[in-house]
Amino acid sequence: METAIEVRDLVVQRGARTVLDGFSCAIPRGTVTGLLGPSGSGKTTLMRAIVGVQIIASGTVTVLGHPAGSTPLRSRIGYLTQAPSVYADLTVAENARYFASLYRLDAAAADAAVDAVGLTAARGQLVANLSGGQRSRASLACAIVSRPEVLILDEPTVGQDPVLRDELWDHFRRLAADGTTVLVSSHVMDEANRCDRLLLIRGGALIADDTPAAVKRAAGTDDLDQAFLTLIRRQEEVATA
Ligand SMILES: Nc1ncnc2c1ncn2[C@@H]1O[C@H](COP(=O)(O)OP(=O)(O)OP(=O)(O)O)[C@@H](O)[C@H]1O
Repeated sequence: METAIEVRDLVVQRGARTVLDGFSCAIPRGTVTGLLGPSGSGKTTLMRAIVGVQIIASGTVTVLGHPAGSTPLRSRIGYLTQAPSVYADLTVAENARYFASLYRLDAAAADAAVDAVGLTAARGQLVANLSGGQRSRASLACAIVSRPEVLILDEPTVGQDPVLRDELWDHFRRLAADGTTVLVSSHVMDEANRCDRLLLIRGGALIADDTPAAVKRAAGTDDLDQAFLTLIRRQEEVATA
């Protein structure tokens, strides 16, 4: 399978901390890859490096054959941050249309993105008046409006109810089926089960890089929550041995 994102020996320092210390992974094109790990383990930092907005100390990050952050990637990569990145004084539709216009796309493309994130009924509402979950979906609409080939989503389903979460995941799966490479961070294990592959990261190191089934098999359990705990404890034992 073709590689969309390749990270080699990545070292990132933030403040006095080495957050990623020689991190490597390869993410296949047209898949949904879940990025999982405890809070503070380096997930957002890795995503920022892939998008090209993180200063790196050493190593390489290559996206669709180009160095991360380079000009040819600008319209080919979408990024949803944890903080909503929409204009509060514009409506949902106006935000989506503004982002569409940056890519010379028309209103129909913007409206399709709004529909895809389940905000059709709220399209005329000011973002300032939306709930937290709706605001996050408005940001997601803006991230997907240009139909990027690589989509980096930092906890896109936080604050969403189970029905909406399910619909968003259906949408991610459809995007991947159409060839989009989706990297999504999450703390929710039933979401992890819907990924093609999982990257488990802890303390800036890669603990597992495999399919959900193989991760469970390696840990000797059918439960992904339990599998991650087992793999994390194994890593702790190795580290303290
Ligand atoms: N701007 C910053 N300056 C200094 N250190 C930072 C900065 N941002 C993050 N860090 C540190 O980098 C480490 C990794 O943070 P990161 O945000 O990548 O973790 P994460 O796995 O995404 O966490 P979460 O699941 O809570 O979002 C943490 O120890 C954090 O304190």
